[in-house]
Amino acid sequence: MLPDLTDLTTLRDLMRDAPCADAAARQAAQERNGQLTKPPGALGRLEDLAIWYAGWRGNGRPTITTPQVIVFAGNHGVTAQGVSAFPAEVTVQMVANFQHGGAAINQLARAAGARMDVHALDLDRPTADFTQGPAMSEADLLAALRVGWAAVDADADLLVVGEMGIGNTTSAAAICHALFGGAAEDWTGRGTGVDDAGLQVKTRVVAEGVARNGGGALDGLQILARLGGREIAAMAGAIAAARMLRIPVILDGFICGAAAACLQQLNSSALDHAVAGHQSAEGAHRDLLTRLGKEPLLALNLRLGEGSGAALAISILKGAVACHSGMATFAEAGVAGSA
Ligand SMILES: Cc1cc2ncn([C@H]3O[C@H](COP(=O)(O)O)[C@@H](O)[C@H]3O)c2cc1C
Ligand SMILES: O=C(O)c1cccnc1
Repeated sequence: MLPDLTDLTTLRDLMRDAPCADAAARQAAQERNGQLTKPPGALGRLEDLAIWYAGWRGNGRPTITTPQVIVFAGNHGVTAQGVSAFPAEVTVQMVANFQHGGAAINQLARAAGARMDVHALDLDRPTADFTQGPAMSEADLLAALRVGWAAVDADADLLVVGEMGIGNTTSAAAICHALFGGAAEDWTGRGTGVDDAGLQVKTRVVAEGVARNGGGALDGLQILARLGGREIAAMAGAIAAARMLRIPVILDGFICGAAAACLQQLNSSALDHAVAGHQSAEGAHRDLLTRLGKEPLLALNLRLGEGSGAALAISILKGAVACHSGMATFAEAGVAGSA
């Protein structure tokens, strides 16, 4: 059962003491892996993935039957600074598209055999422009975290979180800059495709936002409130809830990674139940993945968000677990082992 997320301190405490993978199930999976009808290590990373998944599910021979994709949407006041190639109305319009089944993520979730839910967070109440002050109050942050927290189906056996929010690559860049330092340009990319002049504006906005809000020793949740957005906070809430429920998570692109990084700041092992689905074409995603200690499963030059790259990676994880749990052992198949 998921405890109630009554305040931010509760989340900090829960993440500090987050449940771990089941060592016995992991061990059982490791042993089974060694007996399967293949040369040792021949399934490469699929073997590690299956063992990792088995540990988190507490089952040495698991299946994946009920993956869940959740798309969160939010609007960003910082769009007033001209940081996106698209107008802010696209956020609400794309939510309607998700609801009608017309977006890329609808197709990719269906292709992966996943259920998909959409949560629009206060779209008529954009966050504040973070060059002027904090994007959200702590109360707003908590409300958004709680939406993500409650959105996870306790019966899901795999979770993908995605987002829609025009302007949110600016917010994600500012979060990364605040968390990891470096220069604003290290973290700022073209998002939906801003031109060179747009990229300059965006980089200045990221620098200003962090200068205004990022000072002092802030923790991941304070940074998330000041520079994030409701959909980014909801993603963090869902990733945290999945940890409590021991539901493995596939991370999506740059924005999802920024949400996850805020949890990792609270506890360096907070993302042990997550793998990186892909490496986005947003330039800073590579560095972010390095900071998260995650090697992406795919690199297809996607720069969409919505959970698209992670949804594609569901099939990889399904393949890993299907081999692990469905293959015969050498003894069962009467196949001779190595000489
Ligand atoms: C039609 C359309 C569909 C999208 N689906 C995801 N995004 C992606 O683009 C946005 C981030 O880029 P930026 O920071 O440059 O605004 C987010 O909404 C993200 O999910 C989309 C963007 C558009 C235009
Ligand atoms: O990496 C992402 O998720 C991404 C990149 C560009 C635009 N939207 C999302």
